[in-house]
Amino acid sequence: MGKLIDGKQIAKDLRAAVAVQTEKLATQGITPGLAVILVGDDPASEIYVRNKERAAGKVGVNAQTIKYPADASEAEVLAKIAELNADDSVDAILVQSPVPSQIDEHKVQEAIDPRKDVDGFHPENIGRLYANREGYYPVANTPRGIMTMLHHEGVDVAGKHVVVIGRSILVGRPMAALLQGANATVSLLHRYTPASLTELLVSEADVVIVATGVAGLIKGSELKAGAVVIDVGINRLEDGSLVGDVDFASAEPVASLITPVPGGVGPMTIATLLQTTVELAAQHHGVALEDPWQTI
Ligand SMILES: Nc1nc(=O)c2c([nH]1)NC[C@@H]1CN(c3ccc(C(=O)N[C@@H](CCC(=O)O)C(=O)O)cc3)C=[N+]21
Repeated sequence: MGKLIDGKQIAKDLRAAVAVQTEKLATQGITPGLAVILVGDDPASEIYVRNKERAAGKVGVNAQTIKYPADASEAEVLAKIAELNADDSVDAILVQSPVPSQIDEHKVQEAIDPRKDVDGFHPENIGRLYANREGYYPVANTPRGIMTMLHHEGVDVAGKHVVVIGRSILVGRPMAALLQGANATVSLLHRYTPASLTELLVSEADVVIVATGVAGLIKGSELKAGAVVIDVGINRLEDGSLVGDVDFASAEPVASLITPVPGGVGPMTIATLLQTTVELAAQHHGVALEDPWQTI
C-alpha cells in the first residue's frame, strides 16, 4: 500500500527554486551568507554540516562552518555570535544542537539576532510561531520542510488528527505549532506519555510524525490503515547503516504515504535551511522575493 515520499526529489526541486531566488538576488549584488557554528562532535550534526556545505554552494549560498572543540567556552561562542550579528555579509546564523553541557544553549539562542535566526529558535520567533502570527519570520527548518513535503504530496492536515511524537525545540514543538496553525488537531506525545495512551492515539492518527531518536519505536501494527507516516529519526546502527524511528518494513504496507530514512526528511531540512537563508538575506536587504511553489 505504502507510497514512498521522495524527500530527496522534493528537496531537489526546492533547491532549484531557491537557486532561482539567489540568481535574482545576485543581479542586485547580494549573495546570501550562512554561518554555522559547530561545537564538539555530535554524529547527526556532522551529517548535517557535511550535506549542508555541499548543497549551499550549488544554490548560490555562501556557507561557512566555524568549528570549536568540545571543551570550548560559552564566552568564546557568544563572542563569535556577536561578531556574526554585526557582520553584514552574514544573513543567517545557526548553532548546531546539541552543544556541550558547559554552554547554556538558551543563552546562545537568545544571543543570535532574531533577524538572522535561521533555525527559528530565538524566543521572539518561537513566540511569533506559537501565536500563529502573520508576516515573515523564520521557523525551524525540519518542521517547515515537513509541511512543504505534506503540501507537495497533497496532504491537507486541516481537520485531521496528527500525532507528533517527541517534543524537542528542534522538531516536535514547532511541528505541533505549525500543524495547529494549519488547522490540524494535534496530539503531542513524549517519553512520559503512558504506553497505552500512545497506542490509542497512534491507532487513531491520520498522520504520524516521529522525532524521538529511538530506532524502530513505531511499528506497522500500531498504525491506522492508510496513515501518513513521517520519520524524522536519524539513528546510526552498529553496522554503520542509518535507520529512522519507524520500523519501515512493518509500517510501509500499512501506510498510504511514508518517508524513508535516509532520503526523506533529512534532505528536506537542508533544502529548507537554504530557503530560509535566502529569505533572511532578502529581508535583510529589503528585497521582495516571489514565493516558490510551497505554501509556507
Ligand atoms: N541548530 C540545529 N539545527 C538543525 O536542523 C540540526 C541541528 N542543529 N543539529 C543536528 C540535527 C540533525 N539534522 C540533520 C539534517 C539533515 C540530515 C541529512 O541530510 N540526512 C540525510 C543523510 C544522508 C546520509 O548522509 O547518509 C538523509 O536523511 O537522507 C541529517 C541530520 C539537522 N539538525
